[in-house]
Amino acid sequence: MAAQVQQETAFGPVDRSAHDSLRDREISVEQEHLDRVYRRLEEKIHEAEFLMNDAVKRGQVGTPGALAERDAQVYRAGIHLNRLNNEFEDFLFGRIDLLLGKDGKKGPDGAYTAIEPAEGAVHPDNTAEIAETLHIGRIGVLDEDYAPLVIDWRAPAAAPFYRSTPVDPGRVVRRRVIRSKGRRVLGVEDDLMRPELRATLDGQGLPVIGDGALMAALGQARTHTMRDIVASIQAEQDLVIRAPAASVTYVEGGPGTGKTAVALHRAAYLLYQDRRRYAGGILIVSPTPLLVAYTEGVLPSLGEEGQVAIRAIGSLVDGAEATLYDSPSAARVKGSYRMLKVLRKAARGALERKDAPSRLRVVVFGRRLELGGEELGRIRQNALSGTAPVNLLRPRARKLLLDALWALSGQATRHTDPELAAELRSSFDEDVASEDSFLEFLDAWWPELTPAAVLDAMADERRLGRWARRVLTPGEVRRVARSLKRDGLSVHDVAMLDELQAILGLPARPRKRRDLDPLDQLTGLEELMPVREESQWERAERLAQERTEYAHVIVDEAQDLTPMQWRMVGRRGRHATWTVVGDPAQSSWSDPDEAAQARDEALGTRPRRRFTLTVNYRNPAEIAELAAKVLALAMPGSEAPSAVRSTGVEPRFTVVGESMERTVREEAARLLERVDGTVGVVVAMNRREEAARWLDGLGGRAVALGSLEAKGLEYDATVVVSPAEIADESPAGLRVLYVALTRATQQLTVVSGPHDAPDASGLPDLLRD
Ligand SMILES: Nc1ncnc2c1ncn2[C@@H]1O[C@H](COP(=O)(O)OP(=O)(O)OP(=O)(O)O)[C@@H](O)[C@H]1O
Repeated sequence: MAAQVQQETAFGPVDRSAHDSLRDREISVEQEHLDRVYRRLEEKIHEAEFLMNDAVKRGQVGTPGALAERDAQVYRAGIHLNRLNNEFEDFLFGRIDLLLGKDGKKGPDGAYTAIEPAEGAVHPDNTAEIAETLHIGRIGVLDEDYAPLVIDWRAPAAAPFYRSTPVDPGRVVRRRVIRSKGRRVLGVEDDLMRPELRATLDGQGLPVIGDGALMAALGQARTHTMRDIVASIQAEQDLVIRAPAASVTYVEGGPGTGKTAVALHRAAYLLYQDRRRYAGGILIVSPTPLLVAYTEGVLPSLGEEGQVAIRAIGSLVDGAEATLYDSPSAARVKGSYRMLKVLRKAARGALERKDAPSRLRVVVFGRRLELGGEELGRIRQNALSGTAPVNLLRPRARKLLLDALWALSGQATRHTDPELAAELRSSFDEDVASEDSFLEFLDAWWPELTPAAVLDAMADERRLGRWARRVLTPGEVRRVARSLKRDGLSVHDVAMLDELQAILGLPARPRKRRDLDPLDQLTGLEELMPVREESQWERAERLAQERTEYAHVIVDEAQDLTPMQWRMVGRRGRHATWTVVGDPAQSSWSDPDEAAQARDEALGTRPRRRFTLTVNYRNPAEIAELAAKVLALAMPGSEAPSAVRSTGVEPRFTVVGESMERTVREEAARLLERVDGTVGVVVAMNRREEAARWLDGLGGRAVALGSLEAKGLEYDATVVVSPAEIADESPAGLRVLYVALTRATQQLTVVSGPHDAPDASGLPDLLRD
C-alpha cells in the first residue's frame, strides 16, 4: 500500500483551512480536465453526426472504404457518448504525475512508455519537475492532436497507476484517485509514491490530498452487488490482472484478498488486449447463483459484457438449473471420480428398458425371420464393444441386426456373382429396414437415450445397485438413488448430466428429408428420390455450432469444484487459456487430493503461472484474527492473509437465550442499527429456511444464508449462528466455518447454540485459544 501523507504538500505540512482550500483547488483542477474530456467527446460526436448527415444528403461520398471507416467512427463516437452519459458515474477516476522517462519514447496511446525515470530526472538536492501527467479512465480519449486526455485503465501506460509503490515507485511521484458523479468531480484522494522528493508541477509544489483511495474504498458500506475496484487495484493484484494469457494463470489467496475482483478485472483486461482472440468468449464459473448475481454488475461497469458469460456451476448445462442441495454424504459420492464408472455403466445399462422386446420378428422376401433373446443379447454386447458414444452406436447395432437376419435368411449363398450378391443384400436390407415391425423393435430395443432419462433410470435403487457393483457400497447406492428421486436437480446432478451427454453423444440426427419440390410431388418423382443422410460436412458444422467451448475460462472459488465438476468445466475449455482462482483453506469438498487430480486433468499439460495474494481487504484485523483460529484447526500450518485495516470493534459473542430465533433476530437488528449497508446471517445448511423466516420484517438489508451459500459474498456485518453446527455438518465443516467467519467488512456477532459449549463470556469452544 502507498504511504498516506495527509494534509501536506511535497514541500511540507499546511494548516487545515489551507488544506481545505487546497482540496477545493485540486478538485477544480480535475473538474477542468473532466470538462475538457466531455467537450472533446461532444466534438467527436458532432463531427460524426455531421459526417453521417452529410453522407445521407449526398448519397455517396468517397470510396466505399472511406465510408465504412466513417460509419465506424460514427458508431464508436456514439458508443462513447452513450456510455459516458448513461453508465459511468466515475468515468474518469485516476491520475498519475510522472518524472521524465528514461528513453523518451511514446507508445501508441500517446503516453511515454518508460517505467523508470531518466537519469537526472531527480536533481541532487532531491527536487524534480513533473514531466508528464496522465489521467486514467474506463475508456481512452485523445485530444485533437492525438495527445491522451484519458488513458484506458487497461492500456500499458496505465499500469504504473496500479503498480507503483513507495518501495518501487518507478516514474510515479503522486497517484491520485478522482471521485466524480456524472460530470461533476466530488473529491480527490492522493498517495505520494516518492515522499522524499520535492516535486513541482508547472513551477508549483505538488499538493497531496486525503487519506488514500484504498482506505476510502474499503470503508464504504456494502450493498447486494459488488463494485469494481478499478480505481484502487493494488500492485500484487495488478500483476495477476495483466498476466499474459498464455497457458494457466493460477492464483491462490485467503479470504478477502480480492480473488473474485481480480478475476473479473482480468476478463475485462483480456478482452481489451486481444478482442479478436477472445471473440470465442470468456466463461467465468462461479460457485452459486447468489455469487453470480452479486458480481454480475462489475463487468458492465468496466465497459464489458457481451463476450463474457458468468455462470453458476449448477447452470453450465443448457436447459438444466440446479435448485436442490444434496446431503453431504450423497454429494460426496456424486461428485467423486467413482461416479464416472457408474455413469458409464448406467448409460449402457439404461438401454435395456424393462419393457424392451425379447425377440425380433420380420417378414422378408416372403419368409418369417426371428431373432431370439440370446442372439439379441450377443448382438447388443457386440455393438457396445465399440468405443463411440452410446447413441452413436445405434447405427452399428442396426447393421449387426441386419447381418444376423441376412445370415438367417439363407440368401447369402444364392448368388456367386459378387455384384448380384451385393444387390440382393442391399434390397434385403432396404426391405427389412423399412418394415414397421423392425423400426418399432429398434426404437424399443436400442432407444435413443437422453442424459435425463439415464439419470431417471439411476433413481431405481436395484438397477443403480447393478451398475454400481464393486464401486459404491449399498448405503451409497441407496443415498444416491434416493437423491435422484426428487423433483429438480442439484449441482452434482448437473455435472452428471453433462458427463452423460459426453458418454451418450448427441443423438444421431433424424434423417433429413430433401425439401420437396411441388413438381416432384405432382409427378410422383418424390418417391423415387433417395432420402438424404446428413453429410459428414453437415455433421461437423452442426457439432461446431452446438459446441459450448470458450477461448478463456476463469474459475472462481476453484477449491470447491468436485472431480466431476472439473470434468464438466474442462470440456468447455479444451482449447482455452485459463485463470483459476481459489483458496484451499475454504474448500467445502471433502477430498482435495482427488479434486486436484481432476483439476490437473482439466488443465492438461499447459504450463502454470502461479500467483499468491497476501492482503485481506475485506475483514478488519479484529475479525481476521478470530477466523485465523479456525484456520489453524482446519488447515494447521497454513498462513492467513494479513488484514489491511482495523476498526477497533471486537467480534461480539452471545448465547442463545429463550430461543435461537429470538436471539438471532435481536442480534441482526442490533447490527442493522450499527452499519449502513447489509447484514448477513449465516446458519448451517439445514437451518436456512427457518433462518429466512427469523428475519421477517427486518427489511431488505438483512439476509439469511446457508453456510455453503455464503461463498464469495460479503456484508457490512454478519451473525454467524452456531459454529459447531456449521463445523459438524460435513467432513469439510471447519473450512466452511472459516468461510462463514470471513464475510464481514465491519462487524461480526457469533451466536452460540447448545452444541457450542460457550464459556462464561459466550465464546464458543471452537473459537477459544
Ligand atoms: N484493490 C482493492 N481496492 C478496493 N477494494 C478491494 C481491493 N481488492 C479487494 N477489494 C475488496 O475486498 C473485498 C474482497 O474481495 P473479493 O471478494 O474479490 O475477495 P476474495 O479473495 O474473492 O474473497 P473470498 O475468497 O473470501 O471469496 C471486496 O469488497 C473487494 O471489492
